[in-house]
Amino acid sequence: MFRTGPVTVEVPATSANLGPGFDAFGLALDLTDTVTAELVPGGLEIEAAGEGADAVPVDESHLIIRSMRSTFDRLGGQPAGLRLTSENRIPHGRGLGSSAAAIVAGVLLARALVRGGAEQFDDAEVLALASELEGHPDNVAACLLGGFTIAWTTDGRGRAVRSEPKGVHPVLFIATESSSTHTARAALPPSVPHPDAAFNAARSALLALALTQGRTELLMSATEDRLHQPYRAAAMPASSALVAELRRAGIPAVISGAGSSVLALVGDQDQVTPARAYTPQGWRSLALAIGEGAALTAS
Ligand SMILES: Nc1ncnc2c1ncn2[C@@H]1O[C@H](COP(=O)(O)OP(=O)(O)O)[C@@H](O)[C@H]1O
Ligand SMILES: N[C@@H](CCOP(=O)(O)O)C(=O)O
Repeated sequence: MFRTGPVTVEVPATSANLGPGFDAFGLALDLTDTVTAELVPGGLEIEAAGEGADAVPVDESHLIIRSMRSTFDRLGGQPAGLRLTSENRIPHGRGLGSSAAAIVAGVLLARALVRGGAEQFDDAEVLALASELEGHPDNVAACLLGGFTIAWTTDGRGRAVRSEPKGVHPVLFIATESSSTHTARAALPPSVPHPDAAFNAARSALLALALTQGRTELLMSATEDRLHQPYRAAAMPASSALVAELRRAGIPAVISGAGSSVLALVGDQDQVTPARAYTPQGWRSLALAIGEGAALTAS
């Protein structure tokens, strides 16, 4: 049933929400983790290097391993032994989709280690399982498909479409303090006022149009949000202050994912360097290209 491997996958960082598109919008970024898995006669070996390597567990609770286990279960059984190596470049707990990248890596690697895995478990199944493991589909959609994605859930299954953003140059401001997505989700109220829902419905539709048609002059209005950022602001004051400062300067900026990093969608390449001048002390900024979706690079 199994292939020994090794198999390797590149999985991109993602920025979710993009302001108004809470749990729906995602943007893949050209910053990737590289993860390799192979079957061994017995046991579990994990070797991690780079971002978060000292903090991740090296047992069955490791997120990539948990995602591989879930996938093997769907495909008919567990292998005798596993060896995993990862080169992590995506910072953890910074709103850059590191957990989504880990989950997508695990699902794709496990599928590739099963003979006929891709026939039994197609890409729609990968997205549905990865969304279930992550708890929301936006990051995993962008991680799998690349580009700008709109994700939704039907009958409990995550689904998504990809489109090509035009004329935007993402600049990431990576916070020094981490923020757990789980905690940031707990800060959200169970219901929101109807006018706020209407406010976001208009902005999210506008943002999809602005990104796909290259209407960068709409980005300031299109990135406004009342559904998640206001409720999370108190827990990440430095990030909220940076968003406000960038927006005062006319740069469309939002909290990346559940924070704590900030994403600016710069509409003019010449404005990338001036935007990076706003990087707070101790933070770092990266000007990144739009990313491609997860790809098996060796098998
Ligand atoms: N490459 C990885 N290997 C193992 N675990 C990972 C990896 N990337 C992320 N994780 C797990 O996901 C957690 C971060 O998830 P989360 O709080 O959702 O933040 P993020 O915004 O980075 O996705 C890390 O603390 C770690 O437990
Ligand atoms: N829609 C989610 C996105 C979380 O992204 P992450 O990169 O912080 O994991 C949310 O806002 O909770």
